[in-house]
Amino acid sequence: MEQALRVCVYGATGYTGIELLRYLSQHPYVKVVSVLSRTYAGRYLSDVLPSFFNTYLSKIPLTEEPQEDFDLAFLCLPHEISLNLVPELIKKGKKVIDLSGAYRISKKELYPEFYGFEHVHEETLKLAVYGLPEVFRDSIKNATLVANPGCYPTATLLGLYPFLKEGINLDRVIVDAISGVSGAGRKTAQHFHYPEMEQNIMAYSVEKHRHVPEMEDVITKISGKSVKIRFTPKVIPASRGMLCSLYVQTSEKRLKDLFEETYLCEKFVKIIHEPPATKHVIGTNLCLIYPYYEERTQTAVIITVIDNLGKGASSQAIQNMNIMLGMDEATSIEKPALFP
Ligand SMILES: NC(=O)C1=CN([C@@H]2O[C@H](COP(=O)(O)OP(=O)(O)OC[C@H]3O[C@@H](n4cnc5c(N)ncnc54)[C@H](OP(=O)(O)O)[C@@H]3O)[C@@H](O)[C@H]2O)C=CC1
Ligand SMILES: CC(=O)N[C@@H](CCC(=O)OP(=O)(O)O)C(=O)O
Repeated sequence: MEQALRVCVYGATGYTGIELLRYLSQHPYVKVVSVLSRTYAGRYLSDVLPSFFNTYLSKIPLTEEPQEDFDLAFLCLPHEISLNLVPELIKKGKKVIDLSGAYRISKKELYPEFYGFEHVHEETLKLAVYGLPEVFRDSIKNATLVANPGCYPTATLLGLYPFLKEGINLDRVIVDAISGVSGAGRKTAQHFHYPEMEQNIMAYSVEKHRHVPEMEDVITKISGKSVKIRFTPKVIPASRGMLCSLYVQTSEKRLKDLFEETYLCEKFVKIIHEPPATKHVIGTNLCLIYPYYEERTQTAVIITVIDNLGKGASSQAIQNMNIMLGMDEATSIEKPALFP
């Protein structure tokens, strides 16, 4: 690449923004020109986040508005803020990767129930490409707007894709999921406060979660069929990491071959032969999948692990950017985990 791609990061000091900057700071073809924050505007990045002292971004000022022109924006913002900002940026000719959920579901009528707002930008919603590279790589190449998937949907859809690709019927899937606390973002809530969260395991949003329509919508896009997802999320006292157990009633027994074949050429989705652990994916763009068929109950048990801030958010966003710009999609995100 002759000229660096100029990038602006909105919501730069939230958890996904920080993780995004960690990867971008090492990206050979990208120049981060603006990092936006209302709370820390006027300060240098490394004064707010000393973890950036040893990068070229150390003395970049945090500002409320972009300071320089840019080619592509990452939005690490609340859904309702992305909702209105995305069309403004697209009108100005920018490419956008939105990490929020504002453009992930194609049916606008689902937004009031699951997001609490009317989706008032139907034309922009039609432009959005769902940013799960292993499934939608070809559409991502030409996208102006990528709706980066949610963390639970990433871990679930990658575990179901081998069945969907082969047209194997799945009427109903049970998804039992565990997330680290950073999945809830940097803002505090009483139940995530240390004395309540430490030594605790909490189920939440058992009756309704906005990731259910996201998963069901994408499954229909892939397979043309409708599948019901029974989803139960839980949060544990770990900073990051996500483990999803998927249960599928099926007579398809050749799971290992099916999964190996589906992901043979993928750099970031790997099939493993021992039950997975989140420690092997923290700080990476990896999704590890352990497929197992239990004869006794005729159940396919698929266990997936990702870093909610990695493949579940920021490194996946960079994978999408690399694809949009025709670069090697692994550029800057091919790191091993921080282990142990
Ligand atoms: N955490 C995760 O694991 C994942 C998160 N996501 C999604 O990514 C997005 C960002 O999440 P995350 O980084 O965790 O969230 P955080 O709460 O950590 O950060 C959000 C950032 O947005 C900025 N912000 C908040 N309110 C406003 C506002 N009204 N106007 C402008 N900026 C605002 C804040 O910065 P400031 O106030 O300084 O401007 C804040 O730093 C969300 O939509 C989330 O749903 C997606 C996948 C996984
Ligand atoms: C532990 C926790 O609270 N996790 C978040 C999911 C984070 C995510 O993927 O985010 P979005 O779909 O909001 O972008 C939640 O369940 O709401």
